[in-house]
Amino acid sequence: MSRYGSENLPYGVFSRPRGERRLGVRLGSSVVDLSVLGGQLAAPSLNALLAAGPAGWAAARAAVTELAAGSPERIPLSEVTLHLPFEVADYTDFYSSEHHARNVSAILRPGEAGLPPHWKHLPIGYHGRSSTVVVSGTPIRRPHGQLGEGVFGPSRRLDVEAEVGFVVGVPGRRLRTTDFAGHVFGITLVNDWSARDIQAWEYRPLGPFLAKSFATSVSPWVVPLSALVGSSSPLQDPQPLDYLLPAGPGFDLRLSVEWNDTRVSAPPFASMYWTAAQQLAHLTSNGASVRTGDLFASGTVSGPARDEVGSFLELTRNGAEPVKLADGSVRGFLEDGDKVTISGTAIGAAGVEIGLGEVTGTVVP
Ligand SMILES: O=C(O)/C=C/C(=O)CC(=O)CC(=O)O
Ligand SMILES: [Ca+2]
Ligand SMILES: [Mg+2]
Repeated sequence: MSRYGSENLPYGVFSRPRGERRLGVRLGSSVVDLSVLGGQLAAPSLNALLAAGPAGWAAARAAVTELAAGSPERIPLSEVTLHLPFEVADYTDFYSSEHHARNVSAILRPGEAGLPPHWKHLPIGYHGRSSTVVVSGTPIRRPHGQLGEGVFGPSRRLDVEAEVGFVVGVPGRRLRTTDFAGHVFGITLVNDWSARDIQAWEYRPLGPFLAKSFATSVSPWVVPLSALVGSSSPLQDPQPLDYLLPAGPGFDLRLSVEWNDTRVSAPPFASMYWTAAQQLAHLTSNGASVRTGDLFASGTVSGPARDEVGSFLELTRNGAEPVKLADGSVRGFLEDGDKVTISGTAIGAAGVEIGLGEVTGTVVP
């Protein structure tokens, strides 16, 4: 059964050869043009719908569901180009997987393994670079940078990070965790490409800078929160401060990472420590605003097992334990020509399995 049936209907932006950009929803392996519905759905990007807020989102979903239930023209995905679905305002990346944080500490900082001391007190994050957020399929040019003392050149430790992105619809500041569903429209899969050699040399004390600013890929599909169902929130000890409570829902999303068509990992989003509602509350707790089109990513999704990690840094222990791909080749980090695809599924609000789209990228020299 299709994971893109009428209970899913993720939004995207497509064009046909020589045609203009239009909003569509994915139905099976085709796209349905939403411009016939007029209003915010006749726009060339999702931003107008994002800004409409929960009542507008519900009305749009009802109209789109009705359209899809008829026999709308289905344009095969093979006949369209998919674009960035919304204009990305600000981009923030969190660090909310305890397994990822522990793994990275053990690999990069063996002398200070374990969680950073404040990690369970606040959802750590950094502000990224929205202008280099690109849609799935965009080739990823290997970044250059300082790789150590006296060395400048192409990264030799190019990596991926499998993440879930949350798309802000309604602007706000000082948001409570309970404001989450009133401000966040939906989710999109994210690959936060990371150059580990550039990162290791530059990141102290201010965090990642050029190691992650060269490209961040997102799925062309935004799955509305209304297609998803929240799960119980994670157990948190110590109890977070009041402004981070209640924690808000977790989401039982299952990701999959393919390296040149070999599935190398299945990161479980349910294992995340901080929730997206807490991330949003924390992000705006100092008075900072969020805008329509803001994207905040969960942080690398890593589960407890080796085949559940969201980065190759973890999968290959910084290249020390290479993985064998289906074609017999062996990899520590990404080589030119390598392709990575992150996809995902969830049991949706209608009780059936839905697809969360996919984000793919090929490394070019
Ligand atoms: O622990 C570190 O020094 C670095 C961690 C990361 O690179 C992860 C990052 O970008 C945040 C995340 O995706 O969880
Ligand atoms: Ca990241
Ligand atoms: Mg990035």
